[in-house]
Amino acid sequence: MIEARGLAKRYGAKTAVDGITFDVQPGKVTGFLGPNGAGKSTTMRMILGLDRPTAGSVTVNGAPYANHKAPLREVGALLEAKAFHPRRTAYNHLRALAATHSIPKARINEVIELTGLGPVARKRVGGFSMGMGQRFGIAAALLGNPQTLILDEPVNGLDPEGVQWVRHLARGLAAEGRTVFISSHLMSEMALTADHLIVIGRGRILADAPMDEVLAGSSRERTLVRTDDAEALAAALGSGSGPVEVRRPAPGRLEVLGVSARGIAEAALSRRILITELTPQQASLEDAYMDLTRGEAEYQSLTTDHRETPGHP
Ligand SMILES: Nc1ncnc2c1ncn2[C@@H]1O[C@H](COP(=O)(O)OP(=O)(O)OP(=O)(O)O)[C@@H](O)[C@H]1O
Repeated sequence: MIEARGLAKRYGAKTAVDGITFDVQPGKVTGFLGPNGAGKSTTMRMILGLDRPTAGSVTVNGAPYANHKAPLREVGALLEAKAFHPRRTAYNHLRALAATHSIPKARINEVIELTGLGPVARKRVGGFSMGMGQRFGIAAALLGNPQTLILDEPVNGLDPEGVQWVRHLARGLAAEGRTVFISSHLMSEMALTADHLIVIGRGRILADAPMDEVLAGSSRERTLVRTDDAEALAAALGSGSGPVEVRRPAPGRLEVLGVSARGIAEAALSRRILITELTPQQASLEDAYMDLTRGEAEYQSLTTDHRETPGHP
């Protein structure tokens, strides 16, 4: 269990984390999402005692990280910035880590087996591919058989088999009653892995809810429309009441949010506008995330409303 209360971090004039309060519950995979620069890594670093909060507090399994006598047995972490000696072998690294916590040698072999590192365990980590490096980082995180796992972008650089492996691993650890806290930018993967989501933007919490609720929150229906008169249809829909949004991904095409397909057809019929395609879209985590974080990104591209639509060249 991770408990953050009014947790804040400022770097000079920059507020990276702005007084956030949340719990990460055991027995679940909790996804930690947010645009670049939202404060995810800073939050994870504070949980692990690597950054000192400017205000507030955070505990893991009931105590601040630094107060745990054997922290590797409490919390296992994979962080983006790794500090491994490149000339040491994976096995020797794990052995050195294990020695600091009186972890038996048998456990080293267990985590090597579990993470599929067997063939490279005696090789220097400096020569590892990105995927092997991730597997090695996860092996180190699991070494102390900790109750809580914190994984910052664990699927970064992994091939599809590796991505699936991390998903099964995370779900298996949660099923054993452990606390699993994972950050990722891969929405489709997060949708399959997490039970609960915490979404932050500019250092503040935008959502803290079960996956189902976050998906339901994006219940604004989304429909792709092709028409000979996009201009007129957009104007007709825009004049309706409610949270309607009409995007213009390409000439002759509209992406309509907040109106049913029938509502769009009726609006078109009443104005004698020809529709050549009307395709309702399934709510995805990516849609829900985009809705939640719109305007929250620190670095925004100018083309966010021009997303490619599969099957529509
Ligand atoms: N050591 C530092 N000194 C100054 N500013 C920092 C420092 N570390 C982070 N920041 C700033 O704090 C903000 C939050 O950064 P953080 O790395 O926590 O975001 P993030 O959500 O992990 O982003 P990403 O998805 O890009 O990894 C950013 O604006 C970043 O530039």
